[in-house]
Amino acid sequence: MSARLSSATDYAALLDKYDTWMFDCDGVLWHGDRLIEGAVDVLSLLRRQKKKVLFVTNNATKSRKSYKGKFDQLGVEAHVDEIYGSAYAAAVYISSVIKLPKDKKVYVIGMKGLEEELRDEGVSFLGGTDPADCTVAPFDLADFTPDPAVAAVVCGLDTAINYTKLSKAFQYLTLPNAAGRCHFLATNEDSTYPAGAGLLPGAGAISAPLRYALGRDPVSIGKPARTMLDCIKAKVDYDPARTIMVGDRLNTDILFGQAGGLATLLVLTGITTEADITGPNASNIVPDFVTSSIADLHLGVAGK
Ligand SMILES: O=C(O)[C@H](O)[C@H](O)COP(=O)(O)O
Ligand SMILES: [Mg+2]
Repeated sequence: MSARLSSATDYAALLDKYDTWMFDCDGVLWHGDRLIEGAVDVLSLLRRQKKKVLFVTNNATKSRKSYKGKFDQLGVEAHVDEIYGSAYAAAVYISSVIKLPKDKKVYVIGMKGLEEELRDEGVSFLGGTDPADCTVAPFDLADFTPDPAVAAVVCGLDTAINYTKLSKAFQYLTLPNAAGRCHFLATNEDSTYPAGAGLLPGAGAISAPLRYALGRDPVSIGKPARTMLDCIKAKVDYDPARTIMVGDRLNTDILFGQAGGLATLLVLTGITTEADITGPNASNIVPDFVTSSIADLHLGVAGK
């Protein structure tokens, strides 16, 4: 049963109990480029209280560096080593977990941020934002010459998705491949994306056509998978017993926190609604704490 936070004492106790605060981004800090009211004040409060603040997002459209640019533009203090995105986790997974040989390449369905992280990790890739792939022209298989070096396909949120990208990825994932089957990777599988003015199809909806056509699931790297936490552990010392994951989506953020042995705080400013956690159709994923918005944490100062 979740503890529904309400009093200043509740929030003060949370502020006292946890030293490291991991924040999901979309639906917790902002919707698109619109900050959630009170979010900045709470982040400043946590920093004044010498808390460790980390940002852990499944949004693979931006690299850690370009997220730093977004934080700066929004006037939110953040440092690159505090930012962990699924594009970064995917690049680390390809370079350090599957150890893709340097002479091999990745076919990318995704955007600039994913390409930047792959480049920073020394992973060769094609596709992505290449104008030749960003086309609505019909795809002619007879004209397609697959690059024999491709040994993995990675699929992230791609707002310029099209039939050419899906067809090339499908070809790479079904061609006989000298090094065994081509890896099928997803940066994350969120079904929807909480954009500024409402919901849009998420990264999971971008890889879904391939899953259906192939009858094969990708290895998903973002939350709730451990890979993201392993990337954080490699860079940040934190005590799981005194760490809390704050998120808006039960099957990514809350599961991620639970898998990592962290406390979990669900906020209702993003994907999850009251009906998802109470009543007859409530989810079986139960966060430790629930509150309306991270802005509520400010009440904790009064409660001290
Ligand atoms: O579709 C997606 O990729 C996700 O919905 C989105 O980017 C989630 O980002 P997060 O809530 O993990 O910051
Ligand atoms: Mg979110």
